[in-house]
Amino acid sequence: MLILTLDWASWTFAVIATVVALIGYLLLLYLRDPHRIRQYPGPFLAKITYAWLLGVVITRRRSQIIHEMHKKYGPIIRITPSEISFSSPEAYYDIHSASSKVTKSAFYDAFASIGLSNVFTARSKIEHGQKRKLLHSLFTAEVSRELSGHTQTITSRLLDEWSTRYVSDNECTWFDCVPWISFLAFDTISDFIFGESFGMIRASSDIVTMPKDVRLGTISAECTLQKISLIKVVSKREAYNYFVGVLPSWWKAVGRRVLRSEAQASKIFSDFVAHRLVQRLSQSSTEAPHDLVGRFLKKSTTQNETFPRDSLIAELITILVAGSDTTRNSLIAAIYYLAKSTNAQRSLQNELDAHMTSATPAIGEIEALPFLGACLNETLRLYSPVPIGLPRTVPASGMVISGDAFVGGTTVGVPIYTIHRDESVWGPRPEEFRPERWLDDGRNSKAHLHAFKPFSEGPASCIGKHLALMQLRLMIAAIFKRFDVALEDPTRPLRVEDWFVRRVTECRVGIRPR
Ligand code: HEM
Repeated sequence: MLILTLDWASWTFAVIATVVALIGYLLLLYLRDPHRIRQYPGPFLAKITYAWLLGVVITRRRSQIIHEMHKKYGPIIRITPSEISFSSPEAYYDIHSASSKVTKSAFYDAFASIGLSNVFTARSKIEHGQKRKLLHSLFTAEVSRELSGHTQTITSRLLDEWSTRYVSDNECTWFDCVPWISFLAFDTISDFIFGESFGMIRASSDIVTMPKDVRLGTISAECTLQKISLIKVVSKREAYNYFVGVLPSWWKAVGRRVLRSEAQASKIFSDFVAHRLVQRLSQSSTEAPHDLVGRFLKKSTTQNETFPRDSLIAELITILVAGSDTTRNSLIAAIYYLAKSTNAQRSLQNELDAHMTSATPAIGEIEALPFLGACLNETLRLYSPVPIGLPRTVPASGMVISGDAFVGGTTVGVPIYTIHRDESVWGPRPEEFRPERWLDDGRNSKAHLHAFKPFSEGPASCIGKHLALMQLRLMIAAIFKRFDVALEDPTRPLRVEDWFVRRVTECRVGIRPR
């Protein structure tokens, strides 16, 4: 009632008073400096409010902007009132090495699915270690090698589809390879997890069917079905998690309310995974299972361990996203860089021709090829699929990073995008795609590896690294052995959006059989 009766002058006064009080509160926080990081430079807004980083996230250019900030302000900068960003490989080591006592920050809470933590979101070192131990044997280099035949088959299916649709005797047919590589990545991860691809390449679509009402896997035969665009759902879920993750804790509830449609996507995706797991569990086979679910159950039975189904769903949700978003964007980036650099493409093809006995690569033929390895490393360096400073919390006892002491509770991170462009390591033109930098008679290789962290490092580094490297090697070799690839417009930069995983939005190419 009072609000309705206020006149114009009173309104103006109320607004000004609120703004002044807010600024005063922010300045007070800045001066109180509970994390004792006031001396570090950075944009002024970032020192007093989380809004600066939020604004940066909204531009979808976070990696580039933070990289520019490091160039402007130096190697240690403040990006929120409680978060410090470092740009040196030494800081990366201090934060992520096995002996470091940091824990994952509250950012990761947003990624928990169905209210349960998983290996990616577990913040306590003990809980994370337990989850990691449970999954470890399912992601070894040997397992990845054993599964390489499945990646081969699914990749060949994609290339057959491309041959039928886009190879003609006349003009080059330009097409956007982003949806196709996405189908490839999702079919491959589905085969890896559930023993069967989603069938996206065959259907040339990401539309999948699932029950409308899934209560964590308890579905009835007569339930109503719905069709969803899985890739859209996953993208929305990722946007939601990332955005809510960046918000300070007292704003997360507001973020969840504002991003309702994204939150709904997150729920649909969890239901979809639960449904697929139920379908998978209903199949019995006498053969040794090749998929993650089968191998996991076999391991649990052998070791007489029980694992709640909901916890398994929580792990699968993360693995499905972590194992598809990263590889698909890395592969699209590799296609783009190699299509743009015709010399690199030619050198790669010469190497493949000399070592491959058929059009379909076998992992044993290609896994040690130096130029292929160099192209893959250079792609992971330049593209940096997971680009941000992975946020970690300094333990209560405090710690020293890059020679400076930080108090408990401070959030710290080293942007992978930035260390992958450190001129003192990579030379004067780090933005150039130059696979040769990995071959230069090992001169810089130690320094390079010190500053090369696409899969992160330490106890929470990527569990899927071997799998991803196997898949990417096979996929790149298969594509470039079979086709010459060109860009429709070589002058156009790769279109990328920054989320937790950098996302390519378009990459138009043409192919010609070799
Ligand atoms: C090019 C491909 C990939 C890249 C660049 C990549 C990168 C990363 C990075 C940087 C992290 C650390 C994230 C953090 O600390 O916040 C990570 C963690 C993780 N990745 Fe990957 N990844 C890739 C592929 C995969 C694949 C294929 C899988 C599984 C099928 C996978 C599963 C995971 C999981 C489960 C974690 C969490 C590990 C933990 O916290 O212990 N990733 N990945």
